[in-house]
Amino acid sequence: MSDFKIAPSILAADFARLGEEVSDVLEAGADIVHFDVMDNHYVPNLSVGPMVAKALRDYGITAPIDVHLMVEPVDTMITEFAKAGATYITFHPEASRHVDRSVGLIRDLGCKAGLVLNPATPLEVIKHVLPQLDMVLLMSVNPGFGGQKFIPYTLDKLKMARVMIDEMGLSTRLEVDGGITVNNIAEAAKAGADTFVAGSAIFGADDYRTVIKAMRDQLAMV
Ligand SMILES: O=C(CO)[C@@H](O)[C@H](O)COP(=O)(O)O
Ligand SMILES: [Fe+2]
Repeated sequence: MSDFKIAPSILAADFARLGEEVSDVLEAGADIVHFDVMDNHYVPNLSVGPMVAKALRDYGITAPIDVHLMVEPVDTMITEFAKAGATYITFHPEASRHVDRSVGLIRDLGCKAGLVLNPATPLEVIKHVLPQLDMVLLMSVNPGFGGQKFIPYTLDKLKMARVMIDEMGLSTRLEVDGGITVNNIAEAAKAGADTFVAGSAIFGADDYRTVIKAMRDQLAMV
């Protein structure tokens, strides 16, 4: 049986009560906290920085924090998020002049490293560095906003990424991010994803436990 992980995106949480929201969603069965960082430069939106990740750690959140950097350049933020308690740090290859060096920096700081590919970015970009990655994150929407519609052609890309990871004999996690709901999570899993980011589908639901259970029920049928 696959080791599926559900990662609610804090972007859709109530920021006025973030500690409580994150704690509630973990208690409701989530595995990983997906922490979206936007700089109004790499993407046309602005969110939160390392001090908010640190505040979650200080609040008592011990679950893995999966920092999705949508910032350019990346290296300063990698250092700051590692200090703030990040578990995974992922970044977009377009946002670093020296991708291998930035990946190495994440690992040297004791975090797990990942690369994020936008829908139109070819998989070829990660090929050589794949053995150094703990996670590959495929965007199924264009980055910058929560609540967008899943782009169907990214399913084929997930399938290709799964083949690439398996053929190299790696245990790299394959995460999908954007527009994931109870209705399409199984399709993404069948295509090869094992880690599922969901923002609006989880935080927008009346009951977090019910929606996470519904997602797990879908995954159990894959
Ligand atoms: O990185 C991003 C958007 O840039 C995502 O993590 C979204 O925040 C996911 O939100 P939903 O599409 O699930 O609402
Ligand atoms: Fe994200």
